[in-house]
Amino acid sequence: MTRVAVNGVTGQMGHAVLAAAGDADVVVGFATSDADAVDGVPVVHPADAADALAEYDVDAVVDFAVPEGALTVAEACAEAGVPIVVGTTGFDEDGMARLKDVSESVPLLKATNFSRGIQVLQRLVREAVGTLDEYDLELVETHHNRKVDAPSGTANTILDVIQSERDVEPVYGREGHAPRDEDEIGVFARRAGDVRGEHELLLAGDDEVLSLSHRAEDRGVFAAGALDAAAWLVGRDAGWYSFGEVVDA
Ligand SMILES: NC(=O)C1=CN([C@@H]2O[C@H](COP(=O)(O)OP(=O)(O)OC[C@H]3O[C@@H](n4cnc5c(N)ncnc54)[C@H](OP(=O)(O)O)[C@@H]3O)[C@@H](O)[C@H]2O)C=CC1
Ligand SMILES: O=C(O)C1=N[C@H](C(=O)O)C[C@H](O)C1
Repeated sequence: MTRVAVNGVTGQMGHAVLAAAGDADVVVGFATSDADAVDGVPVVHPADAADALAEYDVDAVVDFAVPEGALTVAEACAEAGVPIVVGTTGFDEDGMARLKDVSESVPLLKATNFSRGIQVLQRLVREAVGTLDEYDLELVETHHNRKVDAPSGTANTILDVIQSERDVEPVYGREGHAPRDEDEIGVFARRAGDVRGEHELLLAGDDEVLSLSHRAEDRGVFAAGALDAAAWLVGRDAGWYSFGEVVDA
């Protein structure tokens, strides 16, 4: 059994991780609000995370929070020598550099999407964009109306994959007189209802259209992937790991 701490335990993903974990797997949670416990799991302020990681004998942290909170807890993991799985999205350059520093001290696995389907989608995207190298590309993502970062972390990761194959310039939404440039990729973020997460890449030639898409139907898919990643990460050397390594294991 992996003794897990959940950062962002009071949030949507925090609840999904609690639901996906076995009864005794989650031993403590972190959040800034006043909650003493969530589903019987004690809640500690992120500022006290390093002490709590030792007190609750935590094997690995699973994080789904906000960038500043993720960084506080990741740095506590570095101090306490505990591996961390980072699911939070929306880090800026400085935040990414701080995560890299953490990975010098402890194993850190970061993914913008813990569904196995998205891992496969990324591989298909690389193949399709490399092969259909003249086709126009357009990327669309849809998420629930509470999501704060845009485009989604997953859309940014898909964009990174595309840009490793082709020199395209993202155009975020279009308005007014906006003729399409040959080397651009339109990127669109929709926010509505409780959509768990949809991503679609359109590749269009003059006479055909290929659409590669993925839809998450329940947050449990992300929670299960992150818990698998946590179990996989325990006992590894310090360093930066990816979810693809877990999927391929
Ligand atoms: N990689 C993946 O597969 C997935 C990633 N995500 C990402 O996970 C993140 C969380 O998503 P979601 O659960 O929907 O968001 P919510 O807004 O529902 O939850 C955010 C959580 O973060 C907590 N929080 C706020 N400030 C801090 C802080 N300083 N330190 C620690 N915790 C803090 C909040 O609790 P409180 O206010 O009590 O502190 C809350 O529990 C987002 O970045 C989202 O994009 C989501 C789904 C899948
Ligand atoms: O906030 C969400 O909900 C999600 N966020 C991740 C992202 O930004 O890509 C992953 C998933 O799509 C759900």
